[in-house]
Amino acid sequence: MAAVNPDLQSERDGATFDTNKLTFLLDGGEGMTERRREVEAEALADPEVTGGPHYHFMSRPEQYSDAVRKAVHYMKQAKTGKFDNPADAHWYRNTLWPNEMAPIGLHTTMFLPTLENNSSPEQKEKWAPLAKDFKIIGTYSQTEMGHGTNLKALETTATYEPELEQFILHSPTLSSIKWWPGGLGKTSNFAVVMASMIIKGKNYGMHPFIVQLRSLEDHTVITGIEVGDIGPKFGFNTIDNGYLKFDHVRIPRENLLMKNAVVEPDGTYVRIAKNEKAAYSTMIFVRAMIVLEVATRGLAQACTIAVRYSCVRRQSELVPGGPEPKVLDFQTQQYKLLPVLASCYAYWFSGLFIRMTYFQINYEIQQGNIDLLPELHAVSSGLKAFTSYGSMAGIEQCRLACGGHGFSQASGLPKIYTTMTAGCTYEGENSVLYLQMARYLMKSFLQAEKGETTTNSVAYLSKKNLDKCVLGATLSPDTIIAAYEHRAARLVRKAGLRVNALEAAGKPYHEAWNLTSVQFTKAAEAHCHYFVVLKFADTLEEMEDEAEIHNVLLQLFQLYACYGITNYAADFTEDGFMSQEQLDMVRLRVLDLMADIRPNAVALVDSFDYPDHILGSVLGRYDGNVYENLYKWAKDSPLNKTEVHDSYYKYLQPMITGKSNL
Ligand SMILES: CC(C)(COP(=O)(O)OP(=O)(O)OC[C@H]1O[C@@H](n2cnc3c(N)ncnc32)[C@H](O)[C@@H]1OP(=O)(O)O)[C@@H](O)C(=O)NCCC(=O)NCCSC(=O)CCCC(=O)O
Ligand SMILES: Cc1cc2nc3c(=O)[nH]c(=O)nc-3n(C[C@H](O)[C@H](O)[C@H](O)COP(=O)(O)OP(=O)(O)OC[C@H]3O[C@@H](n4cnc5c(N)ncnc54)[C@H](O)[C@@H]3O)c2cc1C
Repeated sequence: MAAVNPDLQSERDGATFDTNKLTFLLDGGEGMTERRREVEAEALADPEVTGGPHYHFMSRPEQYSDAVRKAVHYMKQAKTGKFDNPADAHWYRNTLWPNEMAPIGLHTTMFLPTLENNSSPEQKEKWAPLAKDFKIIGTYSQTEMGHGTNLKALETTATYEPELEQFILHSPTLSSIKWWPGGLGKTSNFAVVMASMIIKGKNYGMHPFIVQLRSLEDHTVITGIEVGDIGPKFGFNTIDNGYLKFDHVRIPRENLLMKNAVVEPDGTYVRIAKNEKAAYSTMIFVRAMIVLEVATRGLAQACTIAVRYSCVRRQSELVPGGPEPKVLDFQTQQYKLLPVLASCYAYWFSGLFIRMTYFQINYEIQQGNIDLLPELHAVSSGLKAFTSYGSMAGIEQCRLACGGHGFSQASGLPKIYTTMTAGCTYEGENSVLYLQMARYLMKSFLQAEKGETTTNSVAYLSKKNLDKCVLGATLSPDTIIAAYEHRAARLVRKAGLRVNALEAAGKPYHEAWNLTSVQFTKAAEAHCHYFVVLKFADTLEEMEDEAEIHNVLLQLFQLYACYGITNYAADFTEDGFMSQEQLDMVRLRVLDLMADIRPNAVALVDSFDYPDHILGSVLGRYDGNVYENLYKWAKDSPLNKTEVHDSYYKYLQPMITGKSNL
């Protein structure tokens, strides 16, 4: 291994804490880190994982094809049972497809979970083993060309025919063609299809059906079905997001997944689930996972690249006539990167929280207790929107902080960005999800107005909030939380009162809601911001005595919170809650905190513990040997395969010399 660039080494030597110990905290314990490293090391030693063609030098069809090669490698390994622990499988996939979408990604993240959570026991026994053993490969096919958000408007129909005990799947219009599902175009041979169920002329709404799309013998498409790839996208090159059209395709009655609703042979509809949104359960699961696995990890990788590079890159002068400093020593560079790094840690702890909460509440739901479902839906929707948006903006900030080289694919940043930013749209477009959270906030506001106690994430709405901010220079977590509580409570209340006032002035509720939805979106964002601050503070409080790590995390917590206050200063000050003096103090504390954190910046990104293979970045290499590897990267570019490119003979030569050699 090449020697580490002394400019990075000196950063590591100067850190005030043990990066390994922080990694343990982020992974959820030393044992988890060890296991993750074992899985990654095994994958990294396997030429099938690391030895394929260079991602950036392939065409899109080649990228897809190579991803399928890797999928087969993955499935063969999975069949041996070595990934029976879902965490192992997850780490292995992240190494196999670094910031790439696996063509079988939806199979594991949505198809199988839907089969497991939406099937009757008999159906689960039939389908889940087939899917687990990859005897069938499936996707989750819900969105249509005309509708992704409004699920009640899905047009694909599943009409029941009692005589033959069959459903007839049909795409009645152009806009009803299924559009977007990952792995649908070319890879999958099965799908869970969400369709409006019609029995004796009555529409019972969206239900899940398991449908075979392609032959298990030769992959030819089943009669009556048309399926294909939707073409190149902003990113997601390795996955075949697809379209799917049905022409009166018959499937047996038993292919309706019947955990939540049963259709009896004579067509009698029996609803079992207590909540009519039970069919939406897989979306909650994926939203809860996006927070840590998509938003936070994408941002952590971008921070790793930009912070390391900013300690290797030297430019300009800091001391007149002095040597060129590391660019991270410029205060403006710190201002670009360190608040983003702080937000990454903040999201990380919220991500761990919502993942754990999902499993706890889902367990309750599976036992029939659905009391906490609205809370889970609201929090997972809000956090998905808040963290994916913040991460998207943060990754772009990291790219800008890398100057010109940030624009090259060699930085790894465009690939991280395009993969992550899709998370702002899929699994519920972010504004739409904020409005779902807002609905919950409105209900909670009304409860609080009636003097009822609100609980869980909205407990603060029925508390008496402070009128004046007590934040002082020590920036104690309690005073910070109180400030964020006040801001969220005030914005929720203001929006809620406006809805009430518009209604009182004669507007119907839906109109009052639409006229308040910008305010409510900001209130939902403020609520999520509060929640993320709170979870960061909880993590600090629960930490066992690791003083050095506690110190640096406290600084990050304070930076995250203070930066948020300066960015949304009006929200904290306009009602007189926070004084101008306090705001000025917070602004200066941001600068001080950046200076405090600066010596640990590299150690803080090293703690994310990403192998170079996953980062896929010349700029963010662990050894910091950027320039020699940038040069090598350029030399490997396919355009440099020949001294004179073909296009010269085709186009330039005739123009320049007046003759052609072709
Ligand atoms: C926007 C809504 C929520 C609206 O739904 P609706 O039925 O029209 O709702 P409504 O009648 O207005 O009623 C709202 C009510 O339904 C509740 N609700 C909504 N969603 C859920 C849920 N998941 N669990 C539990 N409850 C839920 C809400 O809380 C409301 O309750 P309330 O009436 O206030 O008591 C819904 O249509 C929706 O979720 N749209 C987004 C669609 C989406 O997320 N699609 C994902 C497709 S798969 C994908 O993108 C995979 C990508 C993965 C990858 O590539 O890796
Ligand atoms: C990369 C990628 C992968 C995907 N994978 C899958 C998959 O595997 N399976 C699948 O089924 N789907 C998949 N999708 C589809 C995805 O879930 C939808 O695109 C997403 O839910 C957004 O819906 P839409 O496209 O209808 O957006 P639209 O709803 O058309 O959004 C357009 C604009 O309208 C606004 N808007 C819409 N409704 C409202 C409202 N009620 N209030 C206020 N504003 C509103 C939105 O905020 C947005 O600004 C994928 C999409 C992408 C981009």
